[in-house]
Order: sequence, then C-alpha cells, then structure tokens
Amino acid sequence: MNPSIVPDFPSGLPFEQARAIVAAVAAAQRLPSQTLALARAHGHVLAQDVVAPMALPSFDNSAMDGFAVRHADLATDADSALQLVGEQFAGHSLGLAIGRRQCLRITTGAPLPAGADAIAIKESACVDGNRVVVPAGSVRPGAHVRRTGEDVRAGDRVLEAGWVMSPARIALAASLGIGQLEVARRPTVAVFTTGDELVEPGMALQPGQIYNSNRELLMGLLRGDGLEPTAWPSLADDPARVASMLQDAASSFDVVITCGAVSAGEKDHIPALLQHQAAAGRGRMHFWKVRMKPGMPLLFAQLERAQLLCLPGNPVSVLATYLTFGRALLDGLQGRLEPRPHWHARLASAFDKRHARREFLRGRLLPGADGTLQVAPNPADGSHRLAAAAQSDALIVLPEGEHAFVAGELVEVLPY
Ligand SMILES: Nc1nc2c(c(=O)[nH]1)N[C@H]1C(S)=C(S)[C@@H](COP(=O)(O)OP(=O)(O)OC[C@H]3O[C@@H](n4cnc5c(N)ncnc54)[C@H](O)[C@@H]3O)O[C@H]1N2
Ligand code: MOO
Repeated sequence: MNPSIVPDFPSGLPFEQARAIVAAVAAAQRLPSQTLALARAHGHVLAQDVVAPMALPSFDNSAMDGFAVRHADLATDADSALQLVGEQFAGHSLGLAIGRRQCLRITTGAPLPAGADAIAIKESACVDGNRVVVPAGSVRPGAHVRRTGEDVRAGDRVLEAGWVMSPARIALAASLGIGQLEVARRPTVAVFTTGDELVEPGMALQPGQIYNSNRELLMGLLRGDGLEPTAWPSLADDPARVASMLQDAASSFDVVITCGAVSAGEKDHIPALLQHQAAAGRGRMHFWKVRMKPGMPLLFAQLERAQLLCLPGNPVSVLATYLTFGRALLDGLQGRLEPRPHWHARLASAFDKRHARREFLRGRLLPGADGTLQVAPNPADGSHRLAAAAQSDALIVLPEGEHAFVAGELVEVLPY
C-alpha cells in the first residue's frame, strides 16, 4: 500500500481545531453510565448529581471531650461551679437535658444534651466529685458545638455530574450514607505498537533493532488515568496484518491507540489503510496531522464503533500526543467536565522557538528564588530524546508562531 495518499479529510490542522474535533467526537460518543458500589467508584467520573439525603452533621454534637454547659451560667469575671448531672458518650443518644448551673460530661461526636449550648474542654475544667469548676472567660458562646447542617443541608447538591470521584468526594458520599453511585463506564482501550525494528526488553537486539519503549509508556499513562488497557504483541510493518488486527480490536474496544506508521515513510501504512476503510463505509477519518511539535503526524479516525488515535512513533511524540489528545478523548468519552491541571510558570532559561507549530517542550518545575513556580526547559528537545522526558515533569506549552522566549517569561505548563 502506498502511504502517499491524497487526503479527503481535514489535514494539517491548528492544535485548537484538532482538539475541538476530539471534544465533539467524544461528546457524541459518550459512554453509558453504570451503577457502582461506592468502594469501586474511586477515580470514576460521576454521571449524575448527588443530592444530600440528610444534613451533615445530622445532629448537634460536641467537637471536643469535656463538659456540655449553658453559656449563660458562666460568669466572665469569676470561676463558675457547675453540678455534674451525667454523661453522654458518642454512639448512643440518651436524650439527656441540663438545667440551670448544671453540666454533662461529653465526648467528641456525642449528641449535645438539650439546654446545652457550649462545651468547656476537659483540660480547662476542674472536676471534684460531681462539681465542675469552669475558669472565668475560658468558654466563648457556642464553643466547640457542631451544629446540625452546618456542613451540608439536606437537599444540597453536593457533587455534580462530570466531577471525578476523589477520595474526599467518595468520603463525602459515604458520610451521607450513599452506598452506590452512578458513574460513567470506563472506556476499554487496546494498545498497539508497530514497526519491524521493535524488540521487547529482555530479548537480544539484532543490528538495526531497538527496544519497544512506547508500549510501557502508553500502558503507564493509561493506567495512571485509572484505565485497564490491553496491549497487543507488537505488529510488524505488514499492511494486511495491521489491517486485520486493527479491525479485530475496533470491533471489541471503545478506543484503539496505535503508535508509529503514521508519517510519510514507505512503511507508514496506517493513514492509507484507515482512509480505505472509511471509503468502504467502515469508519471515518476525523483528521490527520496537527500543527504541533512533537506529534505532528497524529491521526484520529473511527473504525467500526471504535475511536482510533494513531500516535506518531517517536517516544516523546507519544507522551505529548497522549497528554494533549489521548486524555482529552478518554475524558470526553466519560463526560469529565473538570479540566486537567494546567498552570503557569516562569521560564528559568531562554528558548528560541524557530517554527510556527505549537510546541510542547519538556521541562522541570521548580520553585524560583521568590517562591513562584518556574520551569527549566530541557535543551534536548528531539522527539526521540526519552532521557530528557524522563528528567522532566511537565510539558511547556509554547504557542503558535516563531518567538524568542526570554528567561522569566510566563508560559503555560502541563504537569505529567
Ligand atoms: N519525510 C518525512 N519524514 C518524517 C516526517 C514527515 O513529515 N516527513 N515526520 C517526522 C515526524 S515529526 C515524526 S513524529 C515521525 C513519525 O513517524 P511515524 O509515526 O510514522 O513513526 P515510525 O516511523 O514508525 O517511528 C518513528 C520513530 O519512532 C521509533 N519508534 C516507533 N515505535 C516505537 C516504539 N514502540 N518504541 C520505541 N521507539 C519507537 C521508530 O523506530 C522511529 O525512530 O516521522 C518523522 N519522519
Ligand atoms: O512531530 Mo514529530 O512528533 O516531531 O517527532
């Protein structure tokens, strides 16, 4: 198959335009929701708002171990002696009440007795039999009382569809007694590496061969995003075999990610192959080639019901295109509305950008002398330079157009 094809689909797109296509396709192909037990919902995208079925706290209670008192009984200019009339521990409400100049021993989380409106902490009070002395001025009005509904009122919308279930959000749902959540189904993802030159780590290399690093890179990125991807054995540059494997994966996975064989070489079969499938009514070419560096030959297509993201083979291109396009596709399919973290930092050293594409340079985040975030660009900017990517922890986004960036200039960074 000759890879020098005439595109009848969008090609050579600006970055933002390509991203908009990914977002639109993902929105149109949103995955259905599923009901999961709370314990299994960690990291999933919420598919339905969560409305509080009860208030939090659900009853007035003590925030400290000590004595439940009536603030009006306490003198401001002298110590106050109160009569100890009982005790209320956390766990079982005894329905107790206190009257004038009375107090009740209480523990953290225990229901406040009727009549009480403040807590004198244990450390400041003096107990002698059933007499408790509270030092003057040691208890302010309402001290250490946790009021019903001060955190959440019944009926509040506490979590919104599109939010990711972080541990704090799971814990909030648990505290509301919610045992199940409606979340987006996770996309199933197949990962392919391609190329006659690839050998798996641990095997012996023949002249001209290289080790397959992209598979572990992609599997790690996907697993880090909470997915359970399936990797195929690496595919040789054989168009018939690549076609049959992709067809096979596209019939059983939501997303197929390939890397390599999408550029201009004689063995770069994937664009022509997918264009052929699209022409035969088995899919669609969304776009090929984006004005970015690295990652320019990126291809996005549909085959059968699967979305295919075909990343360029260079390892740093895989990293940059996964972080900018792979994630956007997977997040969009799950209906994620919360944006991924993207910050701004000052360039620690100058960088001369001599091309018009949007660049995703590798760099290391560090606190500057004034405590603000800085990013040091790695000078090894070739898309085969994995060591530079491994020494870095962020992509530095340099916008379209030639520009000589000076040290101290503010740039956008995508931490990875
Ligand atoms: N004449 C042109 N040549 C190239 C162009 C172009 O526009 N015109 N684009 C260049 C750019 S930019 C990139 S990026 C690469 C992308 O090429 P492919 O996506 O077709 O990828 P391959 O040629 O298969 O591989 C590129 C490079 O990466 C190595 N590789 C591939 N897979 C793996 C793997 N799993 N693990 C580690 N390394 C891998 C492969 O050996 C090549 O060195 O094309 C440029 N050329
Ligand atoms: O655009 Mo390629 O991905 O530079 O190496």
